[in-house]
Amino acid sequence: MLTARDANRSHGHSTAVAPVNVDMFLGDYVWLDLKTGREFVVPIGAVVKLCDSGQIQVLDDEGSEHWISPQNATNIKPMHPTSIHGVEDMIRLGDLNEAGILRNLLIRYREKLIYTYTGSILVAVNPYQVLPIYTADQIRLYTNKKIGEMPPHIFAIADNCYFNMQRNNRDQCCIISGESGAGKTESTKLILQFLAAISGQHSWIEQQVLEANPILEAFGNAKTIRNDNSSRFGKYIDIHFNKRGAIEGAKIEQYLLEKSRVCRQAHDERNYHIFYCMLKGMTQDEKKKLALGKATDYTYLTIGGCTTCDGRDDMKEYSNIRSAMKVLMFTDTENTEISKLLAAILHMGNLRYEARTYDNLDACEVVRSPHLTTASTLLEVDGKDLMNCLTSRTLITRGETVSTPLSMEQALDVRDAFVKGIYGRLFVWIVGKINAAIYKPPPNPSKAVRRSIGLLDIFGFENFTINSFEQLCINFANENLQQFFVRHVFKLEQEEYNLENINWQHIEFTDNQDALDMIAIKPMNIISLIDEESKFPKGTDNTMLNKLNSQHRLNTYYIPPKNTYETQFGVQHFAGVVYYETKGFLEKNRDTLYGDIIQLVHSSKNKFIKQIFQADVAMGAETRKRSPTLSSQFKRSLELLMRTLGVCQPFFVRCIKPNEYKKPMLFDRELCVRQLRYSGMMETIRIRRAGYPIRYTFVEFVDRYRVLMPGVKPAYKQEDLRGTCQRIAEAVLGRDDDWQMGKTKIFLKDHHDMLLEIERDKAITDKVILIQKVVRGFKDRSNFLKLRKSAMMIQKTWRGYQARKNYGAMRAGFSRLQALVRSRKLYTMYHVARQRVTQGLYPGDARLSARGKYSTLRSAPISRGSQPDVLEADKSHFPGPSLRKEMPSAEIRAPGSVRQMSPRRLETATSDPRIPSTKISNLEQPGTPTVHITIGKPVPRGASLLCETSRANKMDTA
Ligand SMILES: Nc1ncnc2c1ncn2[C@@H]1O[C@H](COP(=O)(O)OP(=O)(O)OP(=O)(O)O)[C@@H](O)[C@H]1O
Repeated sequence: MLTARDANRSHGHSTAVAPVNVDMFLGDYVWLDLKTGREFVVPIGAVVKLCDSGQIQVLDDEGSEHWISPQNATNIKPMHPTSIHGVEDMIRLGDLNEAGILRNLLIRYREKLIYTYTGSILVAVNPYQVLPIYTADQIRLYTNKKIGEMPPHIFAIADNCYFNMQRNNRDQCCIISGESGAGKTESTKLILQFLAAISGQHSWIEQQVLEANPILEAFGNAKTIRNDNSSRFGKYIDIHFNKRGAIEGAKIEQYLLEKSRVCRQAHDERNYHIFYCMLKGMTQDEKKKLALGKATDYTYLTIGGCTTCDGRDDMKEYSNIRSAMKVLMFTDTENTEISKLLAAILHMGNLRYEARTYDNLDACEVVRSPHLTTASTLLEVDGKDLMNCLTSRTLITRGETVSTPLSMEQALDVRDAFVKGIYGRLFVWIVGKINAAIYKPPPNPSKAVRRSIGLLDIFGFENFTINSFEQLCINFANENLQQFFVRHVFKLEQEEYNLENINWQHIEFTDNQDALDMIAIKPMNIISLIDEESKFPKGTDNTMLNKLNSQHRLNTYYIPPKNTYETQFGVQHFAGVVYYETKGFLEKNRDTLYGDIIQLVHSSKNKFIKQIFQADVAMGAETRKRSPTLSSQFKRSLELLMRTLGVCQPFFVRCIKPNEYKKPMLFDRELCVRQLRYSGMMETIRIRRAGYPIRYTFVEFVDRYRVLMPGVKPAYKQEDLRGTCQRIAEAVLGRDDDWQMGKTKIFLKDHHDMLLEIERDKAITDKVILIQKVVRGFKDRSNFLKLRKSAMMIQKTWRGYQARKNYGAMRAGFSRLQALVRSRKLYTMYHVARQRVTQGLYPGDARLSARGKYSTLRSAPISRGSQPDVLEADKSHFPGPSLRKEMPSAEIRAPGSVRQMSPRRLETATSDPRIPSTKISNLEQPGTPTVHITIGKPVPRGASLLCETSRANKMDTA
């Protein structure tokens, strides 16, 4: 998701090329242009690591650090936010250039996301490792989904092919292109796997269609330096479905098998798999019949210096091929015949030649060897005839037949041509045989109820150091496909724009029609000139080049040789300039066998070889002149293919090979840029972007973006959908920007979509925050209320309990106090009453009390005497004069203690254990001012002396 800052920065930078380093921040992503000047080097993504010291330090995608000085500030440019973490559909890339596309593929590749869309085109980067993304579960996940609903996947393309076919009742095709080793064949197989899985019942025919592959691969694939299982031919598999959508049959078309491989292989490459499989898989008995040995025994199998292939078990493959052949109805005889031809090829390759001179003419002889005999036996021709064919040639001049010897070089060429002729025709026959098994002609062609999905697995654009006739054919095919693509995209776009009343006049695109015209369409085109020269008896590669020059010199798509010595011409293809080396052009194009060879085949007793050479034999001696050239055959089959594709709804899969080492997780930037350029990907994206790549129906638009306009109701509640749509667009995008309203859809550019998405994101974020705020507030408030209620309940209960407990204690205390007070009162009353009874005293008698109250007790301050155990009291404190004279009894009272003494008895009156119980005597000391009380123990501080003076009172009152 974009951050606000990302979004802010993005607007200004989407196409900006400003040399900005002023506002570089740590962690910003930039494009670093190293300006190497190399053809396939594009700016690399980098992240700013340091930017405070005048210089900027960046770390690029490959992990290298660079210092950018202020003078080189133009080397870095800000990166669009869409390029930072990558997008699933590259149409959405803000930095829509090679660097942007490359980085997008790179960062996804590192996360093992090998598939990426460019609109409806799928880009597949070869992972070179088995990923767990092709399981039955994945098939289920991708079944019946719209493109874009699930992450990009080859299954999504297969699924759309299938359901589009069902829904629209239209044939579909899928064009899979890419370099050798990019993953075309794997992709084709995956699509087949998906289609077989979802089309239901696993029928016999379905099995046959799937089993065709191992046979085709055995005869048409080989180990090359670029791919251990490289298809050396192009193919178009048309899968037919019945009304119910079940596979009903298929038809395979093959293009341009690389026949030269049978005789020659580059270093570290092999011949076709079938040879090695056969030699490993056959029983000794079978091999003996064909006089076969080991792979290393055969020149044709060892030229590349490699007879095994890592990860391939030739023996096991052979049994797979044999069982596939059974499924596809190859008879045992046919199998034997095929093996015989293959063996004959190997034996012919082992023939040795010796140079000779006859009548001053260069000649040669085949050294007699078992190989020659075996070859002739296997081909069922006369050994001598075979030798003659391989060493001499018959010319018919003015009705006379003359035999001329062949030089050793020529003889080797003738042998190789024969061998290639056999293998090429065998391959065509095998494809025909497979088709015979899997192809069921429609029962009633006029009522074509069946539908088909075609898978085109074809070589991509090629540009090597030396390009020859094959590359011209391949690139011609790719020009055709590009034209088909451009047409398709534009036809569809224009149809839609017209339907929607959209003004589309200003959309420009690079049409490769002119280049195609020059190569193969207009009169005197390159292919026709080559053809003409091939048929011309005196035609040479040189005369052909001269004709090309004189005819096309002025054409902007043609690059003539710089001087008369140069033997190459260039063609400006849609994907770049390719120079073609003309040496060997005519021979390759003629692709014919000498009459002697055809004659030899004709003389053979082997029906099989005669069958595969049927067309040539029928033509007789005229073969060379009449047989169609390779380019014309190829052109015809391409035209047919284009016509087939033309009525289909197409899908495109562009396979990319990330490195030359067949290694996982290794991304060679330059290699990928080259492929992107050659696949026409840039052009493709440009075309898409020139129009209005983003389109929404009004319903979709309103429902998605109504959040940008407060108060807009959902689409189903709208009466004027178009108007609402327009109002939203005007408000967010502005009235004058380049977006358009169609009849049912709104058409937008990518940046509109991005702006809308950012605004939508912001609006939704605001709403989300609001909702969060309210919900959190509500949640917290109700939580608080709950807590408060609970706290109060606890407090209430606790306080109640506490108060009740206190009250009980207090009540008990008060009761005790009451009891005490009452008892004291009663006691006093009792005493008074008793005194009255015993002494006749009445309350009114005790008037001596200081405050008029009756009291028998008085306290007097005491002090310590000279001894610690002697207390002293001043008698002057005693009330009444008589009392001062005598004191009948006294009581020592510790603070707080209450103890009633019996009259006349002197003893300590305290409960304080510190004050011992003491009898006090010697109290009556008339005449002395103080009373001395000997206690016999130390007296605590604060103790007081109480004297009972009831007798004195009585005396007083008396
Ligand atoms: N989706 C994939 N998952 C795993 N490995 C793959 C995938 N696609 C390709 N490969 C690997 O890459 C190799 C080459 O792929 P493939 O044969 O499909 O290439 P190609 O484009 O058909 O090449 P050529 O044009 O030479 O036939 C395969 O053998 C396989 O090892």
